[in-house]
Amino acid sequence: MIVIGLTGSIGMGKTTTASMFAAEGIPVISADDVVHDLYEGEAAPLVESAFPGTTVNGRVDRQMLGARLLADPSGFKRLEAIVHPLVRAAEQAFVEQHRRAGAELVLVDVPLLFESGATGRVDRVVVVSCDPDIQKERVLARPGMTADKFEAILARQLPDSEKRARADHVIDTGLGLEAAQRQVAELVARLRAEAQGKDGTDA
Ligand SMILES: CC(C)(COP(=O)(O)OP(=O)(O)OC[C@H]1O[C@@H](n2cnc3c(N)ncnc32)[C@H](O)[C@@H]1O)[C@@H](O)C(=O)NCCC(=O)NCCS
Ligand SMILES: Nc1ncnc2c1ncn2[C@@H]1O[C@H](COP(=O)(O)OP(=O)(O)OP(=O)(O)O)[C@@H](O)[C@H]1O
Repeated sequence: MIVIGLTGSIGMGKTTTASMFAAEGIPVISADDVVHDLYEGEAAPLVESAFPGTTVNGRVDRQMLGARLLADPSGFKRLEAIVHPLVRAAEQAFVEQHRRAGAELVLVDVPLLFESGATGRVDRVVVVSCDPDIQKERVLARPGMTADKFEAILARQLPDSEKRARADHVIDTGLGLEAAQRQVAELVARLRAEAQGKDGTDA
């Protein structure tokens, strides 16, 4: 089985591209979704004790937590120390479940794949990328997003140029949905063939 790690800076198109892999029949797990689920339960008491007042009825209020981090970005480190081990455990369980089920390919969508040292847990790194002006336009179009927030998040991420340089494959999301879909389909076909060869050799 080949474990694909999908990453890219904010607004580059991870979620959209991950769903294209899912549409090709590949099991997909998203670290952002795992975080959001954890905030609905398991992680809420831990976040409340580290960032008092950021949970409501036992759930993390992401807007409040985001505002707290914008005011004091040093908090990211503490938050990541709480969240990342839980995300890693969920991701590993997902990968093992599909390995046992005989999947050829699985995809983990991790925004901080490089930054959190997660590249060692995947076999291939796929980076989504586009022109920075398109990225900025996409992100600023989101409700509640400001230029300050965007800059604060970007500052915590490895620059796009470095991500591209370290990628095994780059998907250009600046050419429209159909073009991205074609790139995904081609890559999936190649990796499937490789996974079949690899499993054959392993057996
Ligand atoms: C700051 C929070 C509360 C904002 O929540 P919100 O719903 O507004 O954003 P969401 O979670 O959907 O993230 C949107 C994007 O922001 C970027 N981002 C999120 N967390 C981080 C981080 N710690 N460092 C850098 N970029 C980040 C990613 O590109 C992500 O895709 C939330 O992102 C969070 O709790 N982050 C810490 C956990 C984390 O590191 N998540 C990344 C995946 S493991
Ligand atoms: N190939 C594409 N062609 C056109 N638009 C795209 C493409 N990929 C993504 N987009 C658009 O870009 C925006 C951001 O995409 P998406 O939410 O997938 O990014 P993301 O990397 O997951 O963002 P974040 O880091 O905030 O989680 C969305 O409005 C989406 O529709």
